[in-house]
Amino acid sequence: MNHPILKIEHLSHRYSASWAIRDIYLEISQTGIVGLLGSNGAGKSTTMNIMCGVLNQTEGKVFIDGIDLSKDPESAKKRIGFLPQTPPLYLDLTVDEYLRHCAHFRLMDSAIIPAAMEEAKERCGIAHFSNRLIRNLSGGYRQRVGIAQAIIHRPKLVVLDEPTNGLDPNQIVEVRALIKEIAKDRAVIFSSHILSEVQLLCQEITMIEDGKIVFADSMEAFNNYVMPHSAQVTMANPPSPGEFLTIPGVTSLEELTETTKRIFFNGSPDITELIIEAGVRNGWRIREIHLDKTSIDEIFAQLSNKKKKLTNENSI
Ligand SMILES: Nc1ncnc2c1ncn2[C@@H]1O[C@H](COP(=O)(O)OP(=O)(O)OP(=O)(O)O)[C@@H](O)[C@H]1O
Repeated sequence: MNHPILKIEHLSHRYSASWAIRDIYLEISQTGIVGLLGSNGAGKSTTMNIMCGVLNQTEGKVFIDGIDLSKDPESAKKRIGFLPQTPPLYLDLTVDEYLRHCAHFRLMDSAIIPAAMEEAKERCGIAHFSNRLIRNLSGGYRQRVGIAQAIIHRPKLVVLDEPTNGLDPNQIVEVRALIKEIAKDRAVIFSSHILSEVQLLCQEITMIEDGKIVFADSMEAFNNYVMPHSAQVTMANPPSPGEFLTIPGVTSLEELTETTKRIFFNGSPDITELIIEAGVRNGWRIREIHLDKTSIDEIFAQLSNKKKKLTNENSI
């Protein structure tokens, strides 16, 4: 029988008096990248630490490839690679010494360790630093070593907790490319508080806020949900309001100034093109079109309210 690579059911965790996460469900069945998006303190690290067996949950279940993590942690953990928020690096070891140590720690058969080390180093672009002390690597390369230790035992699931945090812009680009590369033949779940990063990398998105899931679906569904529904148009020769309503998809109009109008539309992706066409045809002399983007805070607020509404409706 084919089990999901990761299945989390009804997961809740309480640190002393307060709940950090409540009733989290998550399922990953295929290779590729899932993004766990949430602001600081939302509960991402808590969820990841539990799914990797580093923290024992207060309630709920975690299955890795069908294995109950709390019943058979040894077998389950062989199938997971984990890069915690603070990479567990030993700065006074060389890259090779460290990866060998990690391979033994993962209970790998000694005979296959040398080949596995070469493969992990190759994939992470650190083969030329085999004998360098980790202390003497840049932040970006240290992160690559952290990712190499997470894949050395060829796990089906790799969990990366904010892997681009604290890196400079070039290093961020490189680490993102590496995440894409390692997700070609395994499932990767990574956490981030940056929406654009999740949009760039992931096929699936799970959003967590105040310890609860507020959205979980494909990236495509999410992008449709947050697609702009209004735009500001500035023209030297604006038409009467009625003329705008003849553009397909435009539903209403707000007068901002004499020359700038906000138009509301039904989320059509080619709205800019339609406005420009109409403008050129009718001589509106368009100077600027600005799509109103929703900020991540607004999206979280909308989704949290929606979730609350749904919960209220369900409980009636
Ligand atoms: N060891 C702990 N003891 C008590 N409370 C904790 C502990 N670790 C986390 N928390 C609290 O649990 C909540 C969730 O924290 P968590 O670290 O999981 O969030 P996060 O989304 O990973 O945020 P960040 O990106 O800031 O790490 C927060 O309110 C945090 O203050």
